Amino acid sequence: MLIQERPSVILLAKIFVASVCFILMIAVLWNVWWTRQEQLKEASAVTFNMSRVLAQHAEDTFKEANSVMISLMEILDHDGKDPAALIRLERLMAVQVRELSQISGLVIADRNGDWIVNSAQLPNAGRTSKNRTYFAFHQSHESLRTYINGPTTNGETSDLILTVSRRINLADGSFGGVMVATIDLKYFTAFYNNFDVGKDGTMMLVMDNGGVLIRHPPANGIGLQGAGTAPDYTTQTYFDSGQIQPAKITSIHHLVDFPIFVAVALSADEALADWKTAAIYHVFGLLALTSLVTVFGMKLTNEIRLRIEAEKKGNEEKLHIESLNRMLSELAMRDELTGLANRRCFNEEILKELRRTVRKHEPFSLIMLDVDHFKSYNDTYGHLAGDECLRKIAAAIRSMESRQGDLVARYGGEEIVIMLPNCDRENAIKIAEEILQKIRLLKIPHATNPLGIVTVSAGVGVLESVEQSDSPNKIIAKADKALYLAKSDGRNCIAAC
Ligand SMILES: Nc1nc2c(ncn2[C@@H]2O[C@H](COP(=O)(O)OP(=O)(O)OP(=O)(O)O)[C@@H](O)[C@H]2O)c(=O)[nH]1
Repeated sequence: MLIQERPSVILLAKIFVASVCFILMIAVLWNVWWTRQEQLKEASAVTFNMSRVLAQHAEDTFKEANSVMISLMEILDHDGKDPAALIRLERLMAVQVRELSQISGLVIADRNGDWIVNSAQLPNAGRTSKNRTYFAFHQSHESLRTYINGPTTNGETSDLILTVSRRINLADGSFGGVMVATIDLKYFTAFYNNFDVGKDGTMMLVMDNGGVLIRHPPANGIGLQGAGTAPDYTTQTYFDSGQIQPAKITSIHHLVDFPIFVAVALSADEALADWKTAAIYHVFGLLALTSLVTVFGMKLTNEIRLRIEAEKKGNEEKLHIESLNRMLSELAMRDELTGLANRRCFNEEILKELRRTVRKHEPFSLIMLDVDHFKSYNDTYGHLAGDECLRKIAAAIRSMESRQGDLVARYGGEEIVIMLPNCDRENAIKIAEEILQKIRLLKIPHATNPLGIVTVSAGVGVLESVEQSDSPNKIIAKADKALYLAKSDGRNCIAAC
């Protein structure tokens, strides 16, 4: 039973090891996946916050420029364009530019584009805005809304600038010129330099029509078509959100009062760089751990298998020894020549049966047989023939062991006893007669026996009701006495006591 159950222990051990490996694998892979999601979420939050901050910054900058222009246009409208008023206005413009770091210049041009005042207080004669995009825009658009454009080059300093401009109308509503504030690109880039977008990330200020005002750093161009060919601000490129690659983390924020939005894009690869390194360590750790558990598990199952085999072998040896012992004890109880129970066995069994019978007050009979003239048989046919004769007689009598407790045993020499518990005198004599007849029917030749064949004499000893005081010797003595009588009676007959 134990041996049959043990293979399931090996199976359980294997299932346990496999489960540990599986759980480890799931736990580590889940952790790797979860940290990746967290890293991406964090990067998304960063781009979101950055785009909000940049949008707020741009909004404030353009609003400041716009409100400065509105107040200057009010003054121009109120004071008129006489030279003294224009000189005062120009001085005010210069102060504004000095005080406001985001504004690098202020210019008012007439309906032909010719400058009439400028914050740099340069001679206006010969200076014009008529070739500028913003001038053409206001000339052709009646709207008084603020127009932002760029990047373009400052005609005086060659610096890159964005222009914030408004149309000036004459009293009749016709085009009367433009007011423009320039914002140096450096103002934005100085602010954008506070943010780290990595090697491939970018921050962009884009007009709703797709025109890119600023892309920073200029060489980075995530989500920008043709970015690789325009590593500076001099070429106008167009933003196409459809070009944002899936591997980028992006956020877009629109300005509230201007048709402009901010786009921030970070490289997912860069955002996940630390995660990748950690993931590699985790996966290698997992492999090492599962290998260790597997090796340990294999050793464990192997150990269990060896123990089971050893135990199985031990059990087999035990069974073998037990069967040998049984065989030995059987041999110790058997007579070698006839195969019948021997004297020792008979002594043990008769004691047991008498004890059993005494409790029930049953009768007990014992038949003692002795081969007639056996000495002369031996003398005539030889000792080996005598042995064979005894074997034949024993085989014939053994069939008489019909009931539980009956026992045929070789008592000694050519004497055989038949123990018959719970058998009364009448039945015992009947059995003895049957035996004698059986042996006669064997017709073993015996020249010196008056009948010419081997015969036996039987003495039947009977205890009618077994008493506590009755011993084996008592009934053996009775049978022996009866046998003596049978022999005296001429042999080949039965006597009972
Ligand atoms: N062949 C053989 N002979 C045995 C064996 N055991 C006893 N004998 C012989 O049996 C003979 C018994 O002879 P006795 O006891 O003198 O009696 P008997 O010749 O049988 O004469 P009665 O018993 O008076 O008929 C002896 O000669 C024993 O040697 C045995 O195992 N094998």
